[in-house]
Amino acid sequence: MTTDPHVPAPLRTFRLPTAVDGTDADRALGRALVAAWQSDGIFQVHATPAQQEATERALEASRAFCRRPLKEKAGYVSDLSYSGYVASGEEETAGERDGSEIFTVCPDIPADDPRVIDQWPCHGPAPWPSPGYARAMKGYMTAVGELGHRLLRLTALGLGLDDPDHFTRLTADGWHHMRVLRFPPADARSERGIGAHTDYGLLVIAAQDDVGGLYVRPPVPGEERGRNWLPGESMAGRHEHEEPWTYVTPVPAVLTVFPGDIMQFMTGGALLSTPHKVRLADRERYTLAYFHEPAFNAVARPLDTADPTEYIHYGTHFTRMFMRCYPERVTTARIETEGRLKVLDRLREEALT
Ligand SMILES: O=C(O)CCC(=O)C(=O)O
Ligand SMILES: [Fe+2]
Repeated sequence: MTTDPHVPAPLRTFRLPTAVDGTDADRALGRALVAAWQSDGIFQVHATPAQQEATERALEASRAFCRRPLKEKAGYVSDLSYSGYVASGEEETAGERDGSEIFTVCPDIPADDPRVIDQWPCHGPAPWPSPGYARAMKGYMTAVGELGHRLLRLTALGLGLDDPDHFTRLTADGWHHMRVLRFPPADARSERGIGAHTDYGLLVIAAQDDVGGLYVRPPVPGEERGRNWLPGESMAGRHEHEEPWTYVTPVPAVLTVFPGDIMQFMTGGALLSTPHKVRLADRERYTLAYFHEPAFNAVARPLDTADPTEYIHYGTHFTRMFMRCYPERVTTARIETEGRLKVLDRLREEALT
């Protein structure tokens, strides 16, 4: 047996309107989305034919890239941006090596952009393997980004907020990024794909091929959830071996959606950042994990407090999470040796005034 025995649970699946205007139907749909997250931690949306084509193109580009020699792939890294290649076994969750092979796509910012010249951490061009790969990934991110925008408006309505743009106000020029993943087949040594973790932003929108291996942890009444954004409360590795975990059965032409850390922070835990993990299967598996995020300089605040000390400066959160995740990477080394955290401190001060 290379996968856990599981009883597939059918997830709730929604069809989204092409525009979210704040009608009664939008509010009712928003409430249903919120209720699905609160009971299951995840839901599915039907992909349109255009979204499905963009998904297929991105997965195909990923398959072609992953077949190239390791030596070549390992060259696609950048010391300015966390975009680029991560070999299988290079990334760890809670101190244990993950099996995933990854190409991370962060905002692709030209070298002559003022932010790059001013040494903003994490800002720089993406080290694309080819123009075709860049086109496929950018096309996919545009398609799901537009979906993320509508989902955030529905979420605001579903939470009963008057302003449907409560979240999208933060996401103009959002720091949306993506992990393009390949999982090798399980072998005698390991079935570990990625250890239990939460992701960092507002929404996680994911596509998977037909192989399967993703598990999510639904909200559990009475269970304390860490605030992953605080140094002492990392969710990495938490609950890994304790039930309940729901197997996410691969379904053709759907995208799965769950909340990330910033959504948990802003809603005071009304929506929890969904823990998830990946087990390896008996075949290789390809997925796309897209993260819909606030702008680098956005400041997120909880819905229910006027306390000015309660905030997350998104760029600081992103930079800290990536430095924690990739302590050995050239990008982290350059932030440290050039004192770029001081630039981040300055940006945060400016964003707060
Ligand atoms: O492969 C998947 O289904 C999920 C991947 C994931 O959790 C991640 O890249 O953060
Ligand atoms: Fe994840």
